[in-house]
Amino acid sequence: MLAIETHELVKQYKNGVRALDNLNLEVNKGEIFSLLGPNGAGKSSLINILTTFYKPTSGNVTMLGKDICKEPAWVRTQIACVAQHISIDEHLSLMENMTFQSRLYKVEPKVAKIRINSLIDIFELSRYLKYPTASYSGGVKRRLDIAMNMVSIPKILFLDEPTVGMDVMSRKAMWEMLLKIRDEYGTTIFLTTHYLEEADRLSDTICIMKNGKEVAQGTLESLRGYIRQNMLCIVFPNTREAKKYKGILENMEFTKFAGVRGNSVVLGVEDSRNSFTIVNKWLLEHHVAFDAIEIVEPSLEDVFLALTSSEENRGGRGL
Ligand SMILES: Nc1ncnc2c1ncn2[C@@H]1O[C@H](COP(=O)(O)OP(=O)(O)OP(=O)(O)O)[C@@H](O)[C@H]1O
Repeated sequence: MLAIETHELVKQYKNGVRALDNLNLEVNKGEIFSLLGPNGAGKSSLINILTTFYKPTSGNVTMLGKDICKEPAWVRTQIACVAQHISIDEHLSLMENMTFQSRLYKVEPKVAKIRINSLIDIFELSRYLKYPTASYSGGVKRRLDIAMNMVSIPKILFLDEPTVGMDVMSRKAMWEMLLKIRDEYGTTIFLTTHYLEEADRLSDTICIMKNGKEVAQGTLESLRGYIRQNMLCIVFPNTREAKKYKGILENMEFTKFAGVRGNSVVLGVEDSRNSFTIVNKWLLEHHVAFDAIEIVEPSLEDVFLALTSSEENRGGRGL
């Protein structure tokens, strides 16, 4: 059974903005589903509908087999949502926060105790038990927030940018914790992120949105198929040089899209072998210092760029 299914979902605000425009998506039970999209794509509008804060203008949403507009109260008993704004009570200790949450959801005290200990373990929180919650770093507060929301063992956990503002180590630790939540509790995790590496590392399914529509949905492997050819990667001595030559390479006849990644310029091209020869010749003729040129497999970032950077590419057309 699907965890979430939307059919021709529309959200039009009173000011006329159509934030969701006939959106169709399917989230499988027990998977990590990542929603990607540029600012204004409609991600928050969608989460607000799925968590029953907003009503859709038209279309259907089925969650765990039920229509969320007909049974919003039931839906709320099956889900938990961790917003970007941290919701722990800093006047309470870690244990008090967890226990309070378990009482709110009427979890039987003996069951709650076992769950809380297991969550403290998964989220590696035991070493913080003796410190006041107000003294925790942002990353630890976020971990506690998610652990608290797991006390009711929701069937679906919504996470709005779960690692925003975290350092690299904390972000990687959070990824491990979310994978454990999926594997040990079978929880469906629906998250939004702007970090493509996060979606790449965590997701069973990725959906890329633009202008309120899904432009691609599937596994990372299947999304790579949206760019039906390999790409060119030209490595320069530094980022400044890469940025300088991106503009020129971007305007070459065969280039469909271009991006700078570190010291490199990555080009989506019509025919990677032919373009390789032309770009290599051009760089040599113009005495451009570059370290390497190679044909590479598209990454999630390349797919994202290709699908969201230009109007013509909407809906995968023109790729
Ligand atoms: N309450 C609202 N009233 C009117 N327009 C809104 C409202 N909320 C969002 N919008 C508009 O709807 C569109 C989609 O916004 P939304 O916040 O859903 O996108 P998003 O993908 O979450 O963006 P971001 O990544 O910046 O958070 C935007 O044009 C936004 O200005």
